[in-house]
Amino acid sequence: MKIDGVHYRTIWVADDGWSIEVIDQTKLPHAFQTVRLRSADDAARAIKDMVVRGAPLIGATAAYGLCLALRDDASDATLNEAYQMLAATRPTAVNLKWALDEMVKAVKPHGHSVRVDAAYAAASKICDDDVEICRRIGENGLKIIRGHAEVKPGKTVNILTHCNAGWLACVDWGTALAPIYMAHDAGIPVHVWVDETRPRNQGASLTAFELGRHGVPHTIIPDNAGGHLMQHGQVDLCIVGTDRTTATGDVANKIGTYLKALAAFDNDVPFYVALPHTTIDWTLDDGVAEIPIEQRSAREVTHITGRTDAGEIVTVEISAPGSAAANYGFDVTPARLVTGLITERGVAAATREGLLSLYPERR
Ligand SMILES: CSC[C@@H](O)[C@@H](O)C(=O)COP(=O)(O)O
Repeated sequence: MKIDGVHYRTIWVADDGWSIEVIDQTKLPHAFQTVRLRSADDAARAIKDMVVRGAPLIGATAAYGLCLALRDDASDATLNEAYQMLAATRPTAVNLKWALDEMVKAVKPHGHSVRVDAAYAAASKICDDDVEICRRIGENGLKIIRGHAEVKPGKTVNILTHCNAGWLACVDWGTALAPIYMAHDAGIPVHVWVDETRPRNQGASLTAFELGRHGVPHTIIPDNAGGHLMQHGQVDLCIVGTDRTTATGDVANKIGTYLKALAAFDNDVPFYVALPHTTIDWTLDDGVAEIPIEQRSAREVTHITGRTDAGEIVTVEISAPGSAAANYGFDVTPARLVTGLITERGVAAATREGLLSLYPERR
């Protein structure tokens, strides 16, 4: 993604050749700032505090977190300790565990003297692969958007998305947003309904920022508006991301996704989920029962951060003082509500057979 003419990934090795630089997503859209991570603790804090977020980027950051740990001490004990600490940062996105496991596979066979180099090479590969995977997801999703454009020639294709599954959630491109960028670049008229995505407003702050920088027409809507828009024919399709997809096609994504899927089902609006293979948890069959759902601080519900007209960033309380608040980070959309899974290998039905047709090596 280009910001002020410069192409940025969301994570990279800094000029010193070892520390890791990331875009501070807690400051967007008001300020574009980067942050240096110099230790595994820094990486864990960045994930926990959502300086970086989005399933693929969480995985990439954890991978570099292991590199930073091994720089201090390349022993198995440090590797295990850093693995446990990073794995515990956020429970829902399975990409985190996937990336850490990939790192261990790449590092463990080596003697201590070459482990650091092996780790950086593996983390860099995770990032490069993610970019290519997201590009392919974009190409596969583009075909779906093109299909919608063909049945309404000259008219705008309206797409609803929830949370942020764009460039900022990955290393580049994004999952749900990649097809949209490609459609826009191909000259297909698209417009995106952007759910604001309470409580942290990743839609209003991050998705809208990304789409705006890329010149994609979009409108931020309150989370509850989607059903109304669907009833009035103003949504052609939904595309969202996912943090964990079961082998049977259930998808966990940002809280509120399930309600959008229900509304889409009721209104015959296709509901697609875009994902890299790293988001599939082949060990799970029942998403509602088995996917761990993160619960975050109630303060994210009771308080909100924004910029005043004077340009000051402030956090204010928005709820009745003293009331309890619950902050479930994700919900699970059952496979029966999902029209299709857009992956780097093609589009599959949200069923075990559908997924296995794309990933036959998992049979
Ligand atoms: C390609 S990112 C997919 C998901 O990680 C995304 O949709 C999402 O829900 C992100 O949640 P977040 O809590 O901001 O990390």
